[in-house]
Amino acid sequence: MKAQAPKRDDGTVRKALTIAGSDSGGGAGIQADLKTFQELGVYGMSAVTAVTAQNTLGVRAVYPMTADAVAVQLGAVGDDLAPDAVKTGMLVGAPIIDAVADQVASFGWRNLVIDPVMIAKGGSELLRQDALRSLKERLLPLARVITPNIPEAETLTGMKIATMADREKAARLLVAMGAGSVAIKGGHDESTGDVTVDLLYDDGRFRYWESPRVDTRHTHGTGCTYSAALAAGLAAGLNVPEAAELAKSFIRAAIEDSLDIGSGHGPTNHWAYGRRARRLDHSKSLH
Ligand SMILES: Nc1ncnc2c1ncn2[C@@H]1O[C@H](COP(=O)(O)OP(=O)(O)OP(=O)(O)O)[C@@H](O)[C@H]1O
Ligand SMILES: Cc1ncc(CO)c(N)n1
Repeated sequence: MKAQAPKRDDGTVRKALTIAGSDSGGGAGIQADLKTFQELGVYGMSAVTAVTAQNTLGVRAVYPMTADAVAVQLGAVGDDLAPDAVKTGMLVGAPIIDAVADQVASFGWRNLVIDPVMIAKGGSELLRQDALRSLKERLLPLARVITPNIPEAETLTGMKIATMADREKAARLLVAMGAGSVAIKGGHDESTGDVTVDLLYDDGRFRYWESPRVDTRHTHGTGCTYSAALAAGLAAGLNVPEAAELAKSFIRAAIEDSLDIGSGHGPTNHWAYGRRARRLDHSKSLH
């Protein structure tokens, strides 16, 4: 018998599109997103914004696409393949952001997850600083969910975030700036000690997801993977809190079972969530 892609009740395949940079090392960017979509049973599509030469030790070079090349990729997908959710990652600069905002608006893509990627772990710039205004004014108001880490939330809001109350204030500000919902991830928040806490502000309500902080340097691509899982959840028809719950479970498993490959910051394990679910299923079938 042929293996079947998961289908919706109405018989259609769920599809998600990532608009991001290519990571030759396979742990972040387009590669992380497509692996995550695939693991969550969602058909993955991509529009490449830049080719990066990187590995677990860092970014060696960045080759941006033109804004036109990004717009044409989005047009090809949008004219034919109607994504159920779209996520953005590395967007390079204002011309690509403007092209993405134009296409998202003209296709009416509502399930937009913006991961406002700015700087890679080793410090390489993935978004030019003069692009901040376009990101805030053109793209952010189109977001169903925006998923900054703490430094990104600080840059977007212009406020310092030291406490959970600061984080809540920043989330309210981002909604006031036009985002639908805001997930501020807690990987960079040392104040929570041996747990990491992700915050979601959705529909006027705060929710928090806590998990043990894993003592590992293999966290390359955690942000990309989290936002891709959130987008896959929306593509599958989950609401925002349900999709955020899925994203936290997916990234938790991927970090806890991270892959010790390469000699720097290794990638997370995109198989881990599915393998755990299959083990649970198997043990249920034994009882
Ligand atoms: N050491 C850790 N142990 C457990 N969970 C973690 C750890 N580091 C990050 N996370 C989780 O990973 C997700 C991404 O968080 P983080 O704040 O690190 O994003 P990011 O900085 O955008 O990622 P990236 O480093 O890929 O840019 C969140 O769900 C966060 O809670
Ligand atoms: C292409 C790409 N996107 C995002 C990140 C951030 O993790 C990265 N290192 N590379």
